[in-house]
Amino acid sequence: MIRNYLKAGYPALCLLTQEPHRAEQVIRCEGWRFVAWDCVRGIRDLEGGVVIDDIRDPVEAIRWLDAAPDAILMAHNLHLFFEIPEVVQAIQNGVNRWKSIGSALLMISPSVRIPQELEKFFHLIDLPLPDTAAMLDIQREITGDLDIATNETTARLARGLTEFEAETAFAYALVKKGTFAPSVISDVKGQMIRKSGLMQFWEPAAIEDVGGLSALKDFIQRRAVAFTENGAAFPRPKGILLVGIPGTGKSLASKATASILGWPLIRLDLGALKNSLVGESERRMRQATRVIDAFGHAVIWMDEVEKAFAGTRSSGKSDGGTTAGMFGHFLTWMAETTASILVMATANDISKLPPEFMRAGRFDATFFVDLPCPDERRQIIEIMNRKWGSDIPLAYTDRLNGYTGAEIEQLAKDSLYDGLDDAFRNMVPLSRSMKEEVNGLREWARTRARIANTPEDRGVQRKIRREEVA
Ligand SMILES: Nc1ncnc2c1ncn2[C@@H]1O[C@H](COP(=O)(O)OP(=O)(O)OP(=O)(O)O)[C@@H](O)[C@H]1O
Repeated sequence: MIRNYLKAGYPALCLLTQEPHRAEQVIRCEGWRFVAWDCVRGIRDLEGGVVIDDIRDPVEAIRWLDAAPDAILMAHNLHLFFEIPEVVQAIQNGVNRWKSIGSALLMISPSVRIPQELEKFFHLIDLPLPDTAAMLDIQREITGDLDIATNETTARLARGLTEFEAETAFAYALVKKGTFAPSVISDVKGQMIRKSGLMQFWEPAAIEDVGGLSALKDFIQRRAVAFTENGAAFPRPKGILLVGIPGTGKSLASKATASILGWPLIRLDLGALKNSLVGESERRMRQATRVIDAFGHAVIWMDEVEKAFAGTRSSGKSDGGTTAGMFGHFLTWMAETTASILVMATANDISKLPPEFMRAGRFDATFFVDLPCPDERRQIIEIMNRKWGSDIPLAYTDRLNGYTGAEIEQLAKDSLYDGLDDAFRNMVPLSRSMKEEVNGLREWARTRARIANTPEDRGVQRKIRREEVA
């Protein structure tokens, strides 16, 4: 992968990775001399690992490259020296020279922290995590001469782990089970995802627990073909944006999408990302997308995206680059990833979403999740009675016009304490308490979004709602 960049003559590259040792092993390619520098060992030849120049000073190391044709200097942790003006200057002075002699500076860094003065010279590349074949190699290395078979299922399952994490997980599986048991790897992966602080495995919702929303369900079911063996001719769906008032089942539908596709569900916690420092949030977002890529397939669920992405410049509330960086990376990744992913993003307030997010082609569809129609309310009542053991009669379908799924659920719960009549009397639905907002959102959706709800009775439903909400 690095070869194309070197052939194209990029003189300064930044390889983002948490695995500097693996980077040294996998990044080499024919046609260049690869050397590595760090501030403790100086400059080493990667063939044989001998120190060829005892240069510890970063400025001297950078200048070493000026006189080294066809050399790639892999500089470890150079970003830690960017506070020194001479380091920045040496790179600025060197880039044209390196380009002319076919050399390049290849920074190995866990984070994107390039000073403004150098931004335009550096090109960022992610070091992909080990693939299935590499995972099998790791298994072979661990077993050595022992008579233990490698396990391809486990190797595939381990994708998303770094080499170090995979080694540890495989060794742990051997100690615990005597084989490369897939269950151990699943546990380790779950922990790893949680440890990242950004993502969590989430239990997919059963499709039977989602009342109505059949237009959305159909849409997803029809697109699922693109992810099958016969799906090569179809453009791969990338994501669906669900907009609507709170409690209408946007999150629930996102969770059920994982059941429809039979994929793991990963929740990406954008709030946790936002609190990071400038540069740090982009690094963590890159790390998250790299792990997702390595999973191969997953539904990525992101709640209330408008809150998370409301700091980009175009939203008028810039936070100095924190959000813009992670947002930009996320959108690029979404467009370019070759993994089978479907992003399910939910939003209550679309006016806060940056326009880049909404532009055509970004999401395969924007769905408006409206208040449930009579048929949907009937289904939701049945679901809630089953779930909570309540006894809301189906005759309540009409009385619950204007109530969201979440409100019908609350009614089911309250009725167990207060009796159905009292519980109903005490409940004020959002469509009444926030009438203007609900109407505004509907107005917005009329021309800009598809309707996620079950189409049955829509004419009637619209009429009733206008009367009630107007
Ligand atoms: N269509 C539905 N079918 C079944 N249950 C529903 C439906 N809509 C809402 N619910 C119930 O209400 C709960 C809350 O809904 P959910 O969190 O999915 O709404 P939301 O639209 O994502 O709300 P928010 O915008 O506040 O995140 C669900 O967990 C579910 O129990």
